[in-house]
Amino acid sequence: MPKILVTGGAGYIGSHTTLALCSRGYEVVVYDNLSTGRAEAVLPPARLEVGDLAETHKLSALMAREQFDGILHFAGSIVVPESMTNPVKYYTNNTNNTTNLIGLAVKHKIPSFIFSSTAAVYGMPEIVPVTETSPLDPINPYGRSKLMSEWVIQDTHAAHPDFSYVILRYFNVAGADPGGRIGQSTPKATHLIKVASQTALGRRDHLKIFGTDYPTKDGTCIRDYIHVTDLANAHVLALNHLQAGRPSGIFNCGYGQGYTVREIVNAVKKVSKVDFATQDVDRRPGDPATLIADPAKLMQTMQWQPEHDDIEEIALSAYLWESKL
Ligand SMILES: NC(=O)c1ccc[n+]([C@@H]2O[C@H](COP(=O)([O-])OP(=O)(O)OC[C@H]3O[C@@H](n4cnc5c(N)ncnc54)[C@H](O)[C@@H]3O)[C@@H](O)[C@H]2O)c1
Ligand SMILES: O=c1ccn([C@@H]2O[C@H](COP(=O)(O)OP(=O)(O)O[C@H]3O[C@H](CO)[C@@H](O)[C@H](O)[C@H]3O)[C@@H](O)[C@H]2O)c(=O)[nH]1
Repeated sequence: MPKILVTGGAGYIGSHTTLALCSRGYEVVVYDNLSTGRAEAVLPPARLEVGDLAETHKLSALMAREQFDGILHFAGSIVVPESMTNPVKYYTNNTNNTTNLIGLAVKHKIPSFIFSSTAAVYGMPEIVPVTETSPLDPINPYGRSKLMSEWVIQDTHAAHPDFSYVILRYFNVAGADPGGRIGQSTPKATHLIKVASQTALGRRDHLKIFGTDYPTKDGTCIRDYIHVTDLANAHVLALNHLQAGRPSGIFNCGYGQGYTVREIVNAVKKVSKVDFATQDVDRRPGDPATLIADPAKLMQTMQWQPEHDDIEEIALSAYLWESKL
């Protein structure tokens, strides 16, 4: 079976994708500096090599030794507000380190590259659902650091056609492994469903609702929440797609269905059976009112079919995982 390098595989989405790859017989080596990831999230038979993307000699030696068939690149810095106060961290870890990794992939002739991009590359879209050809206008350093990485990937493919890629633009990723083996463990996570689960468990006094005057049905922001296991499966399909020699491309990952912040809060209250406190506060800077994916390209090209697209299932799996932490 093919051997795959998964950078950031000790983190939230990378660990779920590693699980999906291993369950289909792929051999996986995770490369992670454990800055936000956890060694326990890398389940055997996947192997963990602790290292930083910036340690290019170490990474190059690993590639020479293991002879990978593909790279799934999750490692990066992901907190949007932090990217505004510390942009250099984001351009260094997301853009520079991705550029170096691509250079090594070309040098070691690793043919398939799958990249974790984000809906943040679209900024504040005027038209939703958002298709892959919607205008690209990121409004924060996080989104720009990812868009620049996309350009490096595309330019490298143009120069080296044997380097093929799939760029996956994730919308809001949530939930946990239905088997309860792994979940989102980042200690200071800011994501809505995780924060709501922590509040239901009494680990926070209340949940702040950022902005209630948006032009949406209840005044709160609308997002497209995708179950992490469905997203992990999209990565496996993307890898199969490239290994079958099919064309490189960019794909949105979401369900095409949006929920308001209040609807999410109510879903977490329902599954947890806890009527926790919320507080309406000002808008959070940089939040678009509505972000919904058009996933038709992913569904048609890769035959991707969501299996966990039920907001209460997503909320329950996140809550059950949180209660174990
Ligand atoms: N979570 C979301 O909703 C979301 C949405 C869109 C895109 N993404 C992207 O998906 C990817 C994974 O996100 P996640 O939510 O799993 O985050 P995460 O923080 O759980 O995972 C990131 C992993 O990368 C590792 N890492 C970071 N910098 C590294 C470096 N320099 N060298 C080696 N390892 C390093 C961390 O230790 C961690 O294990 C990121 O690239 C992120 O930008 C996430
Ligand atoms: O305590 C909270 C946390 C969030 N929100 C709101 O909930 C929505 C979702 O927020 P969050 O879960 O933080 O996700 P986003 O800001 O939408 O960003 C996520 O989704 C993007 C893609 O859509 C990715 O690029 C980012 O990496 C990822 O963090 C937003 O309207 C927030 O204002 C609250 O009201 N209270």
